Amino acid sequence: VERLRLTRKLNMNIFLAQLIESTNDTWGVDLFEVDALSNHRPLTHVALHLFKQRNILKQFQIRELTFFKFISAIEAKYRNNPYHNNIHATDVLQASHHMLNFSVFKNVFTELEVFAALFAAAVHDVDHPGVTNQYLINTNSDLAILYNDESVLENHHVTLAFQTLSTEGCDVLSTLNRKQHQMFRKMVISVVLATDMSKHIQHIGHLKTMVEIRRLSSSASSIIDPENAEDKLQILQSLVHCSDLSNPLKPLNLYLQWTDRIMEEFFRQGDLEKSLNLEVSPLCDRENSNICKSQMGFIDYVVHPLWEIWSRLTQPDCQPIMDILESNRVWIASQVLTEDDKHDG
Ligand SMILES: COc1ccc(/C=N/OCC(=O)N2C[C@@H](C)O[C@@H](C)C2)cc1OC1CCCC1
Ligand SMILES: [Zn+2]
Repeated sequence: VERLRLTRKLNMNIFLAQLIESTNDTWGVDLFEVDALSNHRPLTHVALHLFKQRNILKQFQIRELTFFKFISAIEAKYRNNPYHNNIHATDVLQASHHMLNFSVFKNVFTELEVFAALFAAAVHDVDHPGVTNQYLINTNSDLAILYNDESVLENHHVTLAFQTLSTEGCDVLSTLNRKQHQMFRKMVISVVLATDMSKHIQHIGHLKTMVEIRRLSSSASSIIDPENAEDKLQILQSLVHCSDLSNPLKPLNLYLQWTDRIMEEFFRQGDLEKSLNLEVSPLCDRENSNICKSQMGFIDYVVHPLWEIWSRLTQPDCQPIMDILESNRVWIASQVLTEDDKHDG
């Protein structure tokens, strides 16, 4: 029996190593599987792997143990929400890593910009309480008071991330010089704050402008001017925001798990609102929801408008991912019909 147990443990570790290796260049890695095989530490495993694969630790002389302590401390501060948890952070980190490899970004970003973008993705929802900004504002929460109702959650995530650096042995920025540290901090703050859904429309506007300029400027070569720090920062903000809203562009079995999770998180908020005699927020009433219809709306009015312009900026590498969105939408639409029947039934 002992030999069988050890053999199974060995096979699990080999399978885990293969899954983690696939995060280098695969869109749609099953991070739920990585979570199960890594004793619920997917963020630490994947972040350590990707930062080493990108040679970030060597470039900035960051000790592996320091990075391990920092990312473990961050992972421990993610709550076990159905959706906004450490697996979601790993998902956004890995999607951001994948899209930074798009050919249109070749020789565009500095190592510090890549470090800042992936760091921001890893920490972008840390200590998320599983309720929306509006709920925190409506309930006069300490966080809303602290941040004056402005990007309450996002301010909290980035503040907690930088506070974690001063935990014993966790300062992954200690080897950066003053200028690097100042630039890194500015980029991480702006990328995490840009994940606030209230900035969604602004992302689309900036991307449209950038694509228009690309279309008009004859230089069909690389459209992104590596000298323009402001444009590059806006692109990194949109890259992480797109990764944050990438569930409908993942293989269907993963997309459906994320949908179940976000709905359960919204429904728990609705339960809280009911118990507090507050008006139940949209999409949060478990007694009265049409999951497929709300996903159709999410895709048509939130996800597709963003990704359509993003794919134009990053063509042709985004096309396979856009194809997944299209096929998922067709499947959801087919379910709306059967879901209606169920309700009619
Ligand atoms: C797979 O589905 C989802 C994945 C991710 C998200 C994340 N959204 O952003 C964070 C968030 O909490 N909000 C605030 C809320 C008031 O409005 C939200 C559109 C954005 C939402 C998803 O579906 C929602 C939207 C339609 C049905 C449920
Ligand atoms: Zn997020």
